[in-house]
Parts: sequence; structure tokens; C-alpha cells
Amino acid sequence: MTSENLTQLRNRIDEINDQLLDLLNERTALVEAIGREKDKQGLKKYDPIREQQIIEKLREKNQGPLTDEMLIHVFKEIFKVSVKLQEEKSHKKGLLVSRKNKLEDTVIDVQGDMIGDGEPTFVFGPCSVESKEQMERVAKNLSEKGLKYIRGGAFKPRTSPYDFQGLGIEGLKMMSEAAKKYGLRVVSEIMDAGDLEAALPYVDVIQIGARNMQNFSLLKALGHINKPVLLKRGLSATIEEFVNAAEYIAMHGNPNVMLCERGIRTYEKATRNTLDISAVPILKRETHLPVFVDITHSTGRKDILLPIAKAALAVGADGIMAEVHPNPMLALSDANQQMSLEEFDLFYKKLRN
Ligand SMILES: O=C(O)C(=O)C[C@]1(C(=O)O)C=C[C@@H](O)C=C1
Repeated sequence: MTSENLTQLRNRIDEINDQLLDLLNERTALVEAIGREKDKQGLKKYDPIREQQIIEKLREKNQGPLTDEMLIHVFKEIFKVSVKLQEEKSHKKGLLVSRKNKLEDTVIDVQGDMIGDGEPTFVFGPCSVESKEQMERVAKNLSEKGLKYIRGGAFKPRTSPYDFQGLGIEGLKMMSEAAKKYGLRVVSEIMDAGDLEAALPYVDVIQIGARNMQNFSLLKALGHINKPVLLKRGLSATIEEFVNAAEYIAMHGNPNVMLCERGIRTYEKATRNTLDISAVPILKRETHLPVFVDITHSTGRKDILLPIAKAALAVGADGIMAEVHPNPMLALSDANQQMSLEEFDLFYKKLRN
């Protein structure tokens, strides 16, 4: 081969490279547009079926001298960089609830009390609202301790449909009455978007239970209200799924979301659920939202509530939730795991000292 010949061939290669570069850039712009569309639809970036279809079509058309093996190799590399680019673009944008989008902690104003401002928040009360007397006794006890919140379930998501299902709006009215008398704020679970409007006058923080963490129509509805939401982690939800559930609420217009780690399902039977203590610092690092720990549902046992509450605060939880009942043995739900008022007095004293 003369050197003149080599130069000519290389010149032709340079021309083709220029065309390839233009085509690759045109392709990359389309890959970016597809990535944005996938973000909107919540689809995964990597789509092996689509990649397989592309390769099959190209193999049918391939006239050589490029072998099928070389063709596949080249396109697999193209797909790899395409997926990487789509993922990078999507992460850069970040979720609304992500630290990447907002560096400072979200502090939530609940009727003048600030949650997430560095001072721990305590939310105590019975599993279920059962009577006026019960709520009166608990509210009085809480206010004597200088506490600011009361919790109680009026809409109960029970495993068995034959178990007590809660007093509904009547229950919320009872709790709200006791709360007003003692200057407390009400935290209570809503299970159905249809109950939101009726419940709002009686509730200061809407709790979404573990079983509804991925009830997307309910999450969307919460985006349209102007009350804070305490979102509990689903029974088997990953941290990523939990954060995305919070994003649903924020994305639909309500930025006042708090997260609550309440234990996850594992093979361990010594506790009702396994408290994922590492979720607390991870959620604090990855999101700017306040993080609570429900020490009652995560453990399901009263004898370790104190060390668990201390551990939660030590790893950065903004708040603690626990169940307290004037007469736990007669409680209509979760009788074994609620503290009596006497047990609660001791627990709280030790926690604060
Ligand atoms: O078609 C898509 O869904 C794309 O994102 C484009 C593309 C490609 O480069 O052709 C990139 C990544 C997917 O794994 C499949 C195909």
C-alpha cells in the first residue's frame, strides 16, 4: 500500500467519523428525550427488551463485513452509555424531598409548634380512640408533662375484618375535644381519601399508615391539602420506595411531609417488626424531611421501649411515637404493647433524664 493510498483511506475514515459523530449526537439527544419521558412515567431507564429488539432488527439488515458479534458489541456499548446518561440526568434533577434539591432541614409548623427544628417531638396516645373518658385521661397526663401532641386511631386498618375498626369521625371528635381542653395537637390516621374532608377539622397531622404507604390515589389527595402528613414506612418497603411515596405528596403540592420508621418485616420473631435503625440517618441524609420512629409498632413489646427510644434519638430522629392507654389490658386493639399511664410516667421520666 503506497503512503498516498493510506492517506486517502484515512481521509475517508475521518469523513465517516464526522458523520458517525453527528449521528451519535443526534441519537444521544433522542436518548435524553426518552429519558425525560421515562421520568414522567416513572419507568426504568434500562429496557433490555427494547435493546434486544433493536439488535435483532440490525442483525437482519447487517450485510457485513461487520460480524454479528462485532455489531452486538458496538451496540451494547451504545446502550450502556445511553442508560448511564439517562440516569445521570435524572439524578441531577433529584426528587423534591431530596437533600440534593434542598440542603436545609424542613421544619414543619403544626399550630405554632415546630417539628424538625432540633428539639425532639413526642407523639403519644392510645392505639385506638375508644371513649371520651379514655381520651380525657390520656390528654390530661400528656399536658401535665408539657407534651404537645396526642395520637389515637379512629380509622383502624386491622388485619382481621372482624376486629374493632375504630369509631370513625365520632372518635376524632372525642379526641379533638380532649386535645383542645389540654392544648394538644391531634395526630390521627386516615385510610381513605373520601374521609379527608370530614376529618380535617379535627386533625392537625394526618397519619398515613404502613399499609397505605403506596396507596397512590390517597398520597395524591394528601398533596392537595394544607395539613402536615406523617407518612409511615410500608411493612416491606425499601427506603427508596418510602422516599418515593413521600415524593408523591410533595409533588402534588404539599411539602409538609414527615417520615416515620416503624419497623420492617423480617424473619425475626423476638420483636413484632425489625426496627431499621439505620433508616433514620439514611433518611436524614437523603431527604430534608423530619424523621420519626414509632417505638411501639417496631418492637411490639414494652420492655425495650426506653433503650429503643434513646437509640432513635441518638441516631438523629426528630420525633418519637409510642402508644399509651389508661387500661391497656382492656384496650380494643394492641392490648399487649401499649404502656399504662404508670409505665408511661416512668418511661418518659427516664427518657428525658
Ligand atoms: O428506547 C429506550 O427506552 C431508550 O431509552 C433508548 C435506548 C437506546 O439507546 O436505544 C437506551 C436504553 C434502553 O435500555 C433501551 C434503548
